[in-house]
Amino acid sequence: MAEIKEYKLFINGEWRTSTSGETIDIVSPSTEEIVARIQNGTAEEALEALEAADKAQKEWKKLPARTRGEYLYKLADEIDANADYLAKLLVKEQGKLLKVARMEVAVTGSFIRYAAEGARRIEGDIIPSDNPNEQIWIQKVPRGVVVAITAWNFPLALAGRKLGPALVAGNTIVIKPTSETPLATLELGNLANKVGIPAGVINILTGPGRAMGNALVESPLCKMVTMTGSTPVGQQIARNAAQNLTHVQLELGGKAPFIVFEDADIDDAVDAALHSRFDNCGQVCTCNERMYVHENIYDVFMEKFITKTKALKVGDPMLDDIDMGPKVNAAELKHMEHLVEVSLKEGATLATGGKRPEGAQFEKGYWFEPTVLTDVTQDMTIVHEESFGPILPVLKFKTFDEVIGYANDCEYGLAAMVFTNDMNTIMKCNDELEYGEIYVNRGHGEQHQGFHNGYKLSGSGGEDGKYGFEQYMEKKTFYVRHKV
Ligand SMILES: NC(=O)C1=CN([C@@H]2O[C@H](COP(=O)(O)OP(=O)(O)OC[C@H]3O[C@@H](n4cnc5c(N)ncnc54)[C@H](OP(=O)(O)O)[C@@H]3O)[C@@H](O)[C@H]2O)C=CC1
Ligand SMILES: O=C(O)[C@@H](O)[C@@H]1OC[C@H](O)[C@H]1O
Repeated sequence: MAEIKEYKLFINGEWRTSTSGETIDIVSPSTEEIVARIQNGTAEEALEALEAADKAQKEWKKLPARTRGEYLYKLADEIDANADYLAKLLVKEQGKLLKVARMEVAVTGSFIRYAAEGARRIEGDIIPSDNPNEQIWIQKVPRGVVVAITAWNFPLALAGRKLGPALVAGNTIVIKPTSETPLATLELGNLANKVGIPAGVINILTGPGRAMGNALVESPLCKMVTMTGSTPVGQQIARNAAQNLTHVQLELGGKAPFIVFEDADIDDAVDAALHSRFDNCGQVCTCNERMYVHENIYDVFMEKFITKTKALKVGDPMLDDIDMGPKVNAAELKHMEHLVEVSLKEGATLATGGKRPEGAQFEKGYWFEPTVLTDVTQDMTIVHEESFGPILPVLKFKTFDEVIGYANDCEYGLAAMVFTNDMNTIMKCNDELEYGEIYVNRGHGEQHQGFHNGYKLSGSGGEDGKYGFEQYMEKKTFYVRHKV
């Protein structure tokens, strides 16, 4: 039995055992073995963390932004220096492929460095007044204490994506990682201390989202909530934050359409569709959740696509020749089985996959085969309910208007992917698709300098880039009149 590491709460630069006396087991999705234990923190400890962050913020905001940035560059360097350990921890807690975990660790440092680069780009305005001898100054100022709540699919990257801009802007932060995959995020506490980030600037709490999350979000000390996760929880957070009119930034669920027009480069589209669905076991918010293929190329496209799907290797995420690991937990696996069952009942055909893989190595763990459903109609559950897993429904279409109608027939509006070589079609898609992030002739995958922004029930506020950074600051306007 591997060693079970006990993690604590990270409050005001110190590791603390919760007064609750309760712990939560962290289970490996590959083996179902307990790999660590975390604290089941209390509402009182949430308040202590907020108070520590509030106290620290008074001094943190006085530092030049560039100095704050220098601390973050050092933190990013420490993340890189511990990449192997952090990556293996991500595999242990989330079941993602080691090669993907290594990318996640690299992306975490990259998110933080990108934010630090913004330290000398915090710009305000000086505007002439209508009044004589008067100027209008608009200054960007930090909000105060930021509460960051993260999901389990890229837990470390999501933490870096939020703490970077929050701290550069002069805020302090209380991070509440998901109880599913908190370990790599908790390690940031050690690295923060190592690089000398002042106590209280970064705090990391664990405990069930409802109890701990509510306590953090409902406090008047919390001046902003940035959350990545499901739409229902995001809506609950927005309701809880409303009592103090706290600024909320939400990155939520998605149901990305992947549209292959008749003139698409078929081989490119097949590869993009495959990776955009099955990478990270389909657990990416911008994943190809439903695919629409023009009827004239459907047979050729699907023959190639199914062949490549069947060739995907499911297995131990630590091995380099594996294409897909397990789902993160038993509930998610059950959700996969439920979606397949419902789809078949509603008339879909199982083209491949649809169940736990066979073999002794799959008896333990939350394994599910790469699954493709055909003979799917727009009214089916699988076309509208996010799977967030390796299940892909495929539909045919005839006309542009038909497929745009299908694509927009959705309560989500995060990402969409489009394959065509016709510029007119591209421009019409950009005009008519109701999505915050559209990928043309490539699969999903944001960049830091872009803007990760969900429409409809996919979120509010958006993050990344200059528009995401702006969310972490308030504006203060001065009307300055001088004597003649
Ligand atoms: N738009 C995007 O960028 C992304 C969106 N997602 C979406 O997230 C979902 C999967 O992630 P998952 O972690 O299961 O999402 P959840 O919504 O279940 O949880 C997200 C976070 O919210 C916390 N939480 C739960 N209830 C509350 C509450 N009442 N108040 C405050 N915090 C709370 C959870 O803590 P705990 O786990 O401890 O309960 C967790 O840290 C999918 O729907 C996916 O689409 C995922 C990644 C990226
Ligand atoms: O949140 C997601 O699922 C994506 O935004 C994912 O998170 C961090 C990675 O950089 C993104 O691909």
